[in-house]
Amino acid sequence: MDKEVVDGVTMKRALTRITYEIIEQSKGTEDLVLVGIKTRGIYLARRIAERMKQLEGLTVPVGELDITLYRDDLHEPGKDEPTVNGSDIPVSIEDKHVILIDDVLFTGRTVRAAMDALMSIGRPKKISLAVLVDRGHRELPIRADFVGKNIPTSLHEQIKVAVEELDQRDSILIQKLDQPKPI
Ligand SMILES: O=P(O)(O)OC[C@H]1O[C@H](OP(=O)(O)OP(=O)(O)O)[C@H](O)[C@@H]1O
Ligand SMILES: O=c1cc[nH]c(=O)[nH]1
Repeated sequence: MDKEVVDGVTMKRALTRITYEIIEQSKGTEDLVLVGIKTRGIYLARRIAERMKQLEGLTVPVGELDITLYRDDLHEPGKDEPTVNGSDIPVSIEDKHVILIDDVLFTGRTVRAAMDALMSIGRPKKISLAVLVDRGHRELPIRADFVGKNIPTSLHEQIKVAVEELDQRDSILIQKLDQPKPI
């Protein structure tokens, strides 16, 4: 049974706040490139870009990274590592300020894979991270620069972000797991 912890209005407000924070903290936005991480990070990145346009008339390019969990049988069973399947970034990221955008930050392994992928494409002058939810339990020294909601969780829980584009509504839910999520 999923329990809603953040409703659609509050989620939209959090995205608007992140957008303002990005505008305020990015001295000059002409170098910005937003890169959403599949799946829902892509929709969040597009929304932040749209808000930038509405609020400040800014046009910021948006790219996508496709990262999925890959089970490497050489590793312990149940231990999945994120791997990059592809990217679609419509501009050069050389010397740009790239803001990675994802829905949930958990262990940090997805973000590490995303940073590796960006570095293999070019050399941004800076990489920042924006997430809608930071649920804790980091396994790597990674933190977000822009956070919509900090939601403390146990390993027996899963955060689910619903977005209108895919899920017909905006919402942040917590699902109880029978077993802690293998990470
Ligand atoms: O910090 P981490 O431990 O790497 O976890 C966070 C990642 O997990 C989720 O992706 P998921 O693999 O569930 O794919 P999805 O976004 O396509 O649902 C979420 O969207 C983040 O990308
Ligand atoms: O709780 C979690 C953990 C990883 N990814 C999610 O989307 N939710």
